[in-house]
Amino acid sequence: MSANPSLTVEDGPVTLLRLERPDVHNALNSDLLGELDTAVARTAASGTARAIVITGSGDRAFSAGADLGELTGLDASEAHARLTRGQQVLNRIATCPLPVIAAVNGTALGGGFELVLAATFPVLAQNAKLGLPEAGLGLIPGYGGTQRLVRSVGPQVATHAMLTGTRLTADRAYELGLTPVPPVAADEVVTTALETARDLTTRGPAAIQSILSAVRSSADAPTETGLRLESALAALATGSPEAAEGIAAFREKRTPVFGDAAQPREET
Ligand SMILES: CCCCCCCCCCCCC/C=C/C(=O)SCCNC(=O)CCNC(=O)[C@H](O)C(C)(C)COP(=O)(O)OP(=O)(O)OC[C@H]1O[C@@H](n2cnc3c(N)ncnc32)[C@H](O)[C@@H]1OP(=O)(O)O
Repeated sequence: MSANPSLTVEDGPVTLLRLERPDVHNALNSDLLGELDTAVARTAASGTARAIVITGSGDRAFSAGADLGELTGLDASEAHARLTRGQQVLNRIATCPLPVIAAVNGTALGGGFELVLAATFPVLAQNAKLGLPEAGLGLIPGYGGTQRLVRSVGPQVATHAMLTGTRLTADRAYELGLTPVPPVAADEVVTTALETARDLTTRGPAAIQSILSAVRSSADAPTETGLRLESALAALATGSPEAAEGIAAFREKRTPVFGDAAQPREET
């Protein structure tokens, strides 16, 4: 871990990860992405954490995207290697067996918006602005934005956003279905995200993991394939001790007590 961490981690059943580069609007440099990768991997494998919240430090930006200082002087092969590494970090978030909620405390541009798109879902501060301005820099989104934004809002809106660099307001993002909850006051975004995450920890951990897995597989697989995976996972859940406890608790009119977080299965 570097002497001056770019990421702080507050461990717990809901683990809070905070991007700590406020002087540059939490721009994502190699160190920060590496620390984020390590923290998500460790938390997912902890067996005790049940959800992750990611937010930015400061009250202006969630993240201003890739650190532009790292983009100069790269030859194509070095850029490709780094891009691939950056994509791998966001893919770890996108395939995490735990729910990952982005508490978007302000501007999320470029790789910062791509980080939001890699999360399970975001909670947006009212002042949040989301955009992919790369084309204006002669770049293109390189951390999954061309794929994930299209799947979230459809090709027309996504393409327009990437070609024009439009900054979506939080209300517009909510209209587009980029967030399941209405935007909240900036000073409530982390609290709201933590409360939402804590609610998820009261639900069956294996069931949560199976839902995440089934939904993610639906993004690329034919419906028939997704339905087969769903029925297999649903059958597993139905016969699980978790379901036995959940149904028993319902019948006995008490709060279910689910075991430790499900051990993450290796994503196939
Ligand atoms: C393990 C993986 C390693 C990967 C290594 C990377 C190599 C390959 C990467 C390829 C990545 C492809 C995918 C992603 C691409 C991108 O994300 S490109 C960047 C997109 N983002 C932007 O264009 C936003 C740029 N910033 C702004 O528009 C504005 O700063 C702002 C966010 C709207 C805020 O404006 P304002 O309040 O006026 O503040 P500023 O004065 O502009 O900024 C304050 C200081 O912060 C610095 N800064 C801001 N953004 C960045 C940034 N993205 N990178 C680096 N530094 C940034 C800004 O320069 C100011 O610094 P000082 O002048 O020194 O104060």
